[in-house]
Amino acid sequence: MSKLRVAVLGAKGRIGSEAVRAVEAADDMELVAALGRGDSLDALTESGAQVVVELTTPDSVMDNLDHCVRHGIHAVVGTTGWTDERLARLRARLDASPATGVLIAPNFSIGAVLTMRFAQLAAPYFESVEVVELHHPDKVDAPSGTATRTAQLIAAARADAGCAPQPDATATALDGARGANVDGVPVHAVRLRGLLAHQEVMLGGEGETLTLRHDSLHHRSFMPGILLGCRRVVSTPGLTFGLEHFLDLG
Ligand SMILES: NC(=O)C1=CN([C@@H]2O[C@H](COP(=O)(O)OP(=O)(O)OC[C@H]3O[C@@H](n4cnc5c(N)ncnc54)[C@H](OP(=O)(O)O)[C@@H]3O)[C@@H](O)[C@H]2O)C=CC1
Ligand SMILES: O=C(O)C1=N[C@H](C(=O)O)C[C@H](O)C1
Repeated sequence: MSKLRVAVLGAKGRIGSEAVRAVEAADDMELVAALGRGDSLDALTESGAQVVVELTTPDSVMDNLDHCVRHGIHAVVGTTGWTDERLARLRARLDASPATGVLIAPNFSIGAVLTMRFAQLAAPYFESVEVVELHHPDKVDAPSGTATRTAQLIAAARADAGCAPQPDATATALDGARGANVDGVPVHAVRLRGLLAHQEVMLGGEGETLTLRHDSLHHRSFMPGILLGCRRVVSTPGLTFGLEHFLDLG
């Protein structure tokens, strides 16, 4: 069977360099291009890439995806910074290239995906819920894509269940003291040398609390999800948001 031809964008970055190693080590894949900032995207078509793994920066990702979709190259995207406007622009591009698939995964690690699912399940049963994400201090965006997505999923689950808004008697506060408000869920971002990528979802009810915590301790934690994404995206046209859609979570 022929190998899947995979290119990595952001190949010198923290996660991109790990993705290069993972693709090289995968028996069913061939690394055909490893590009950094300033490299010509023409290398993607010249190398015959079928899938691009996009791990760059929020300011680069849209142009890179425009190029991929225009050339019918599937994409697996870990880069953050997704807004409704950006997603709408990408969907419009995909409408014009209906055979092309794009997976955007706020987090590729199985533990983080499960934490999001458990948080969705638990959120309607507790009066209060807050998200704390903790990352290395070289991260350029806050809150993390994972925390934003987690809060959105929690808020949707609570709205579906008809939950009341969370109690919060705060009358005076320093800017930022209560975190960012994502659909009514407070999200707090910590940046600390020594950390990589961590998240806690804290839920509270009368006389009890539940804490869901996930820790990515190495960039290897994201690799099985990236490789799965590459294998699945080639037969999944259109936009898929979240790795959970490629997992059998029931
Ligand atoms: N979904 C997930 O599971 C994960 C997602 N991420 C996300 O992935 C992204 C990258 O994170 P991280 O590796 O830590 O960041 P880094 O800054 O270490 O890596 C980004 C790399 O992309 C390069 N780059 C920037 N623009 C372009 C471009 N146009 N073409 C090619 N390369 C480009 C940068 O080059 P230069 O340094 O010259 O700017 C840099 O080498 C972030 O958005 C992060 O949040 C990270 C981990 C897991
Ligand atoms: O920048 C990182 O490191 C990470 N970014 C992603 C995010 O913003 O959620 C995924 C993971 O948290 C690591």
